Amino acid sequence: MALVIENLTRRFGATEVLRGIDLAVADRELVALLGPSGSGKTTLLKIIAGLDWPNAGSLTVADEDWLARRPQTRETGFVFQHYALFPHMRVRDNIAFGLTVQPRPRRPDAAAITARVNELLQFLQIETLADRYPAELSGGQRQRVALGRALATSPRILLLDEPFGALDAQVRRDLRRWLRHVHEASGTTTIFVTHDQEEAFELADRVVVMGAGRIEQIGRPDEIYDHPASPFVARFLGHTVELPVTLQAGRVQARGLDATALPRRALPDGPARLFLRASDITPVPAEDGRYRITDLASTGALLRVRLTESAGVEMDAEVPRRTATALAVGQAVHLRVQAGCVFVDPRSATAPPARPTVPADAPLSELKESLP
Ligand SMILES: Nc1ncnc2c1ncn2[C@@H]1O[C@H](COP(=O)(O)OP(=O)(O)OP(=O)(O)O)[C@@H](O)[C@H]1O
Repeated sequence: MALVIENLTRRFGATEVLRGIDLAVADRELVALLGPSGSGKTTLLKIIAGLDWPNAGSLTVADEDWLARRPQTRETGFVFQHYALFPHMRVRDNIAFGLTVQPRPRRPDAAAITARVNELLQFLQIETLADRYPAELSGGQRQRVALGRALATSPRILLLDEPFGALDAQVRRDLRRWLRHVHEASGTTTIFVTHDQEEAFELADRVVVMGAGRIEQIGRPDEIYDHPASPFVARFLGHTVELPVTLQAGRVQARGLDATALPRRALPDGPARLFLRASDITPVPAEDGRYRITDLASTGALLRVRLTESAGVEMDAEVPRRTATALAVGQAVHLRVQAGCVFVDPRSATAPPARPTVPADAPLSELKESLP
């Protein structure tokens, strides 16, 4: 492992901003820290860089105690959202900066610095910008230069804090692809902070979802997308519809809901909550349908269907517009769900202890054994 964090905590006064973080990042891996504002992402990044210190816990890089190293010797490259390039220096001098200020024994000679800068300019596809000043660059170009500056000293770990946060959507998408390519070619172990789910999923080998100073889930993007580990992760990843349901023999049941497409869950019988994305719901016209269509709005490719339940609960479904010609305002429907995640209702936590669970993909015989 390139970097191992164990039980790291950080308090500011009485506020615990990091509450026991455990994280291992492999060599050459690109890991995204994803979470809402205030979840502790930047604090964690700063601790790795040596710009902040934990109250407890350990941080090692290649088995070496990294907290014992001074920030200047941590061999990290850092890019912030608003990374201030030196305005009076040309691009090539900005990139060279980290090398020129190295202590004399480690500092390369002038020719080696020029060669390294030229190599980076070419590698990052910014040769044509070499003699410009920062004021003559676009935001996206500035962040490419900032990355060049961070990479100049060949850091062991690259730390990026919302580096594309201030840029518009198209530039962000272009830079994401570029960064993925740069990462694959350079192989630098990289930790990337973002609160943008799409950015994290498109870029990262693994995503670390943070909430209120804790790691809620670590996994490959698809794993996290398909199997959120907690209601927090489900909500954060856009499961905006929450329905009270009943679990029986691993099946999700609720009036007006056809959930037979969902796999059986190895969860105890009783109340639970079903978390759905709008795109997981298909309204199916039915005379005795429990939901009524109260609005239809086209977003181009999709039709957004506003649904109201008899008890007043409202939700949106999204269906491909071309397949939804039979839907009309006022129609009664029931809901067919294609995907979703289920968590035992926390309000039932005071109920008798849950029976042992078995893996969700366990054979039926095993599942039955776990049920009464
Ligand atoms: N120096 C400090 N003194 C006091 N509180 C701080 C300090 N630095 C950070 N905090 C608090 O710690 C919490 C976590 O902040 P942090 O910047 O790590 O979160 P974040 O997940 O990176 O958020 P964002 O996405 O908004 O940057 C916040 O509530 C913040 O107010």
